[in-house]
Amino acid sequence: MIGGPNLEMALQQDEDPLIIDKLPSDDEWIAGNENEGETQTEEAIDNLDIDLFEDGEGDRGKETVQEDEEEEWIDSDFDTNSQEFMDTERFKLADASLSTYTSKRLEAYASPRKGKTPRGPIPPFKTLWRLKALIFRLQLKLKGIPCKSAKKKKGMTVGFVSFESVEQLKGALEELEGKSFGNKGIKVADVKPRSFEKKNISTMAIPPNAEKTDKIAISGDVVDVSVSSNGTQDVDGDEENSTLNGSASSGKSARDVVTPLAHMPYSEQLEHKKSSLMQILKRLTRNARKACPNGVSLPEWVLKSREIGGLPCNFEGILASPLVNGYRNKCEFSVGYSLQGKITVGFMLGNFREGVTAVEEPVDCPNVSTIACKYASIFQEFLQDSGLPVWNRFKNTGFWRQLTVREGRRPEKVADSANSETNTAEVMLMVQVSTMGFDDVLVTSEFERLAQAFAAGAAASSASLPLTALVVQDHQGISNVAPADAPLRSLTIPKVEISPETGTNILSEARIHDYISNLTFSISPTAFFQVNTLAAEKLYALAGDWAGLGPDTLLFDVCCGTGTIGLTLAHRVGMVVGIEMNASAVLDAQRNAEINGIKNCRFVCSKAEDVMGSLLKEYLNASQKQDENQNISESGDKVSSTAEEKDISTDNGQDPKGSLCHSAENVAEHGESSSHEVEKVKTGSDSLEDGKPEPDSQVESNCTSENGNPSVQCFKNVVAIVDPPRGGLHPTVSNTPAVYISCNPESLVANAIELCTPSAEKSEKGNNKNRGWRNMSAAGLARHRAKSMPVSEPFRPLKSMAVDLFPHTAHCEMVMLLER
Ligand SMILES: C[S@@+](CC[C@H](N)C(=O)[O-])C[C@H]1O[C@@H](n2cnc3c(N)ncnc32)[C@H](O)[C@@H]1O
Repeated sequence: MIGGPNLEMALQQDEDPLIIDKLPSDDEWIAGNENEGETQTEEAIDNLDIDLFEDGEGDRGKETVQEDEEEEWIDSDFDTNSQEFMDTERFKLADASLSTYTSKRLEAYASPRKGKTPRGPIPPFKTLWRLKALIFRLQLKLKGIPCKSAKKKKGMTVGFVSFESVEQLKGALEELEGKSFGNKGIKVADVKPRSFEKKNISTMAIPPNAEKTDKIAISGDVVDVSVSSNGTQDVDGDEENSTLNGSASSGKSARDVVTPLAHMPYSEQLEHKKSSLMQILKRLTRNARKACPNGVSLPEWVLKSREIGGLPCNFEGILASPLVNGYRNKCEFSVGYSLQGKITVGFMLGNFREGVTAVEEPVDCPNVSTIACKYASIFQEFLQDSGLPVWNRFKNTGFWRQLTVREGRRPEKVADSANSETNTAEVMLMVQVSTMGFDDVLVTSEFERLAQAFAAGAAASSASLPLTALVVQDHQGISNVAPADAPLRSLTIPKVEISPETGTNILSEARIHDYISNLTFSISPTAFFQVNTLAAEKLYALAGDWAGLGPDTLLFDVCCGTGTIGLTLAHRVGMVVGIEMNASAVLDAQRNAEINGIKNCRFVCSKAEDVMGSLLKEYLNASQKQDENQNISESGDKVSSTAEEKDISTDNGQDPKGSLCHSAENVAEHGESSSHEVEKVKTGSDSLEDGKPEPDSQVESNCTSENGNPSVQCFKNVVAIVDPPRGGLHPTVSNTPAVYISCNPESLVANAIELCTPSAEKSEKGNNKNRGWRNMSAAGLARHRAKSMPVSEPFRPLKSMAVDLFPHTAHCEMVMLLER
């Protein structure tokens, strides 16, 4: 349970601990509650999901903290508008703990350190941290106002607060009057309006500036408005009237927002990405140095980094995308209103959190295919006179939300041609709607009209557009990102066959196919598939080359999605075990193994962190059993102990001898065959959910040997290719040598810090203060992970390389080889 005795007392003393009489002064924050346990406080704050910056304890590097801080965001996830959230216990506890936390941290910073030079003035990041606290307090004071975030730019820290009314805003101004942080004044200014500006802004920025100032300047025509995360809503809350948008003031187009590098020649884009990635890699070295516990030698790779300009390992450059324009095989178009107030299907001009909701057509976005643009335009046309409303992001009401266009190419190699219309053989459309509260009859009739509109539009196109499947996803949530189990419904389109038994669509039609390394991949509506197929092929080949594969290799494809990595590399290894938490992706993977006649793959539906250890153990046991069998047959003696009794496995489930086996027995233990699972899908009725394995269940497709003999196969080495989602993965997943792939270099760096740094517990039991390295954007994530890292030998980064899967954008995939 979070919270110590004092915290409980505080809750008892005051029925509503959120109400504070006056904004505490800086000193009062520092005074805090002396007796509160630090860990509990940290936990409380962790649970609130606020990234707070710490005092740099354990900082052993030469770099200044500021260096790491310059581009940092503190994401305050308490920018929720809901009273519900404010009432949560964790919110209250975190609040009560905040002053203690500040106190402890500042105290720790100021206290003399044995054998070390005294610290200078509190570094600038303290200011950021305190600003966070100020916003937090202000939020509490004004009960329920949404506070956005604090950002540290060069020499300036800025926070944003939004208000529901002029009164609230005035109240905040009074509270802030004369307040300062240490020797820094607070400047209160009007936020440069970003959305529906001028007529309805009620936002201010509070930059506790490096320049000393206590000037308060706030202006703006504030009216009684409903709230958005940045005070950006129109008077009556009707989105369609609120067409003045921040993006208009900044003059940004959909092209600028979606493809910010499109103005550069492609070679320049690659150079640009290369140098940003090198900076990120250097940050890994710096932070790993800080993360290294006192008294523990720095890992050799950190020491050697000086020889390669601070890089953690060799960076071997960036591989270009074979296709630079129109490469996306999947586009998600938002439904909303344009700056001119027209119902539009396209891209949002900014972040909803920043109050931007205007949607513009995907004009001149070079990463989008012509087919995707055409379907967006057909849908937009349809929506102009639909009987159902488009989704309103402020009110969370409406019906039509999003269109996803997924394309499957022809099997031939098409790298030299950028014309998606001739390369695309199949198209799947998924329309996201929110049906709650709408009349079923009306909804059904609108769906019929929609299917007709798409079919007619596709046929009318100059080169008629493929239309393979049309699916509706029903999602009520606030963001358009629907959970994996959001209900799907397949709509009849002229080309879809009708099942003779059920009279409904054959569900297997709701999928398309694409081709990688001469293999066919079947893709269901919500399954992950790399958006740039040809560049993905390069990525997988690189990962395979670095993984050191051979016939004796057991390859773990961690976060395998539809099985693409494992299946394309299956012919180079003894066996592939794919792990994936999305049940329909696992079914796709099984189906893909079957379509391609690949038999040495097994797919497990679970969170990787939950099963990786046991899977390794399972293969170890098989190895042990085989050794025993060999002993029996060789000596004729009976072996008495079992593998478990001998406990040959290490804590992390690794094979101490580096040899693993897989037997037919393993296959039998794990049940159903892939074909059985695929059958389930085929016999499903109208719901695409049918045939899905239970979440977290161990649905697997197992194979034994190439010829199907129940022979035992031995593996001399085990390697993992880990391809996690943007946020990274629990680091304990990677116990084996790993090729780590990431579409988010920041999370790769966070994971690599955890994996490649010696554990504190090993030599400094109980020391949990060496977390200076967490001053990075993935800090919150890393903090959680660091706590649960087992004591183990750290990995070392051996080499890294990028593959550009996303030309014209700032993103790319990063590959890093980690070894022990
Ligand atoms: C970036 S995709 C990679 C998929 C696949 N490797 C590919 O290239 O197509 C990440 C995948 O990880 C899955 N995933 C996310 N968290 C996971 C976890 N904790 N354990 C297993 N799979 C996870 C997601 O469902 C998604 O399919």
